[in-house]
Amino acid sequence: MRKKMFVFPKLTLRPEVQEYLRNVFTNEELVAAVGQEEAELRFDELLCYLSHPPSFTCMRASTHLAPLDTIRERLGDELRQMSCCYGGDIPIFSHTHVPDVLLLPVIGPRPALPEHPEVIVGTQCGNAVLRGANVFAPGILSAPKYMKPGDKVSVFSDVEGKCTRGAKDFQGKKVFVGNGVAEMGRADIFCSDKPIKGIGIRMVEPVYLSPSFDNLLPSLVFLQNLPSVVVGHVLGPQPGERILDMCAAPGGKTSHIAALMKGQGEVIALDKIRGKVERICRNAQALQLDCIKAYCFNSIQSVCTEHAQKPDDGPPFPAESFDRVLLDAPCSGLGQRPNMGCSWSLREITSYQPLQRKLFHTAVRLLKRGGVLVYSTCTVTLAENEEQVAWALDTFPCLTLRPQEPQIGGQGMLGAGLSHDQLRLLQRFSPIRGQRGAMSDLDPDPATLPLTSMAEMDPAHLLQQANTDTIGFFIAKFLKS
Ligand SMILES: C[S@@+](CC[C@H](N)C(=O)[O-])C[C@H]1O[C@@H](n2cnc3c(N)ncnc32)[C@H](O)[C@@H]1O
Repeated sequence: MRKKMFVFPKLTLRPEVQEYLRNVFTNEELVAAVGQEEAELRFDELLCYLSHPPSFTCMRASTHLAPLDTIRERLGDELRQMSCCYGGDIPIFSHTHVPDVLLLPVIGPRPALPEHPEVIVGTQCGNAVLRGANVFAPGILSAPKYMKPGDKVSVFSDVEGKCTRGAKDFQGKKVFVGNGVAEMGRADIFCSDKPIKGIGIRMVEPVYLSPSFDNLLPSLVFLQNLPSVVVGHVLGPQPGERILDMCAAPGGKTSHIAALMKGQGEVIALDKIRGKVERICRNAQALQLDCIKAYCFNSIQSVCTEHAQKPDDGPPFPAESFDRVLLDAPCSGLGQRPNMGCSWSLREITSYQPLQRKLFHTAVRLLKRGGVLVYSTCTVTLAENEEQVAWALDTFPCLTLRPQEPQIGGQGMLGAGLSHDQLRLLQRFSPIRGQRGAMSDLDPDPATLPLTSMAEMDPAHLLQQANTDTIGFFIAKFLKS
């Protein structure tokens, strides 16, 4: 029996952010319940988990287009063609509580060693490599002086964002993410007049092995973290309803909502960034969902004033005109994995609470009485999660918390003055011990097991791992009376 292996340093934060978060995770209410030492341990462990990828890759299957088993078979066929580097068929698991999810194990950490000249990539690019991607040329910051196509290279992630583009070597803090083969030369990457695109390094020996999902069955599977898929089900959209997704790009949850409605009804997707709205439209098209209407609009201003003239059926909208509203809020994103370094200041990290509250006000106004509002974030702070729930219940007497289905994550975290009954109605995904159903130290970690033994493992056990070793995420569901 093995413990989760941590091979990367834990998530690096600015000292003031680290201190802020430590205080959040050792708050008085929590310490009174679990003790100072346990609270400190959990916080430390959280920072370790955050710098490593989750043990499963989650895909949402387009069950509005084909049965799950058919999609699973098609995916299996595609993966078999890539499986030479896996040393066996990659098992694909379904999820007993989420009917449109397929899970693939991430294999690692593997004993790869940096034996070749170094290529340095940006943090985002390094994170993508750890989730199965190849290195796309724009992500390359530094390459060996005479690098040419076909050269073997060792890829490192610039975790503190200090490497300058075009550097010939780099002495700053870097983390090895795997070995690969260059598909472009140094000059193609750094001396081109045109914007560069395409694969710069093809990964052949990544530290964490996961298939590259680039263009893999684009209408049948959508790469989406498990908690994000859970959000769509918790919202519970019904065919024929009118639903608002206030912060929608790139449209992962929008398209899920439309799929659950079987294309019947109306899903309005708003995002304030035009280029991102185009991505919502592209995703809707790829997934063959035509009940989605996407608009570039600031959601804070998306309620009509009484006499406002409306040119079409787009925003702003009359009050109480939606059956359900999803507020998947812009947030500090500290639950994202893997994440080895975050250079944000404390001011940036704490800037989201007021913005989320403004969006929340609009969400409540636009929701019909009897309608459902789901609030979610991909971060781990109290300020953006449980504190927002406490504030919302105080500010809007018409709102009550409702149970969530499915309930896969742990309950809400202590520290915002919510009662135990209220905390039980929340869903906090957090890969730390002490969360309900979280991994015990004695459980084998699927990521370190060979594929053959994984296929033979108890499915319930694997499911438990998949449910707990996720990104950090938070969901609250309200009913408006
Ligand atoms: C967490 S992401 C949404 C992810 C999306 N729900 C999905 O599942 O694919 C938050 C989004 O909110 C958008 N956003 C931030 N402030 C906004 C505002 N005032 N109005 C509309 N969109 C906003 C951002 O551009 C960003 O795309």
